[in-house]
Amino acid sequence: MTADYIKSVITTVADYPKPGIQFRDVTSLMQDSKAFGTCIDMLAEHYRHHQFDKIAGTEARGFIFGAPLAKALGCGFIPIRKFNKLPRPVLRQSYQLEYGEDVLEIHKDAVHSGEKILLLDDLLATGGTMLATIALVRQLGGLVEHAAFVVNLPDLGGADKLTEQGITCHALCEFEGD
Ligand SMILES: O=P(O)(O)OC[C@H]1O[C@H](OP(=O)(O)OP(=O)(O)O)[C@H](O)[C@@H]1O
Ligand SMILES: Nc1ncnc2[nH]cnc12
Repeated sequence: MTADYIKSVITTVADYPKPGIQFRDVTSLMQDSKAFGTCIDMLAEHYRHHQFDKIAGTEARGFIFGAPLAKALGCGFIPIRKFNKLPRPVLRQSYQLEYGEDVLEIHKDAVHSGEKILLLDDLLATGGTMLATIALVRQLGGLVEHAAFVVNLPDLGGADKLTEQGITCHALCEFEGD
């Protein structure tokens, strides 16, 4: 199975959630047992020779891809959640994205100083979500050098912003200029 197949099972929804946005909906990929499993296998293969202590996945779809990848790589999993969803003491970071703004939180005891953390989300657009996630993990002393995605939207510039932060990005497919 190739990146082209993964791309072909992602549905594009025009004007969602706001006029002018081409929403790349990965739920159609998740429904395809072959494509979903292959995404996890491809990501696991890519990071096979790396050593991570934990994967940090961002709510909501970062949980769906991040948890099975953590199992495959033998790592722990950290849920980075939206505002007021975590029950114990948190760090909080607000951020902008393609169609609005939001707040992310992490449990203060989720990362121990010096731990190597792989960041994971379904999609990279402006990079706002991932930059907020990086800020949270780094404030707790986590070492962050890699971020993985199923989809990158290069026109929105997120990958460039992550590169400026010293992050190497890996995405299984891209939607460009359409
Ligand atoms: O690179 P960015 O511009 O920050 O955009 C990427 C984020 O946008 C989507 O989530 P969304 O904020 O729609 O939240 P949801 O997962 O709760 O639906 C996607 O799952 C990423 O997390
Ligand atoms: N165009 C898009 N499609 C899906 N998720 C997104 N998050 C930010 N922009 C997005």
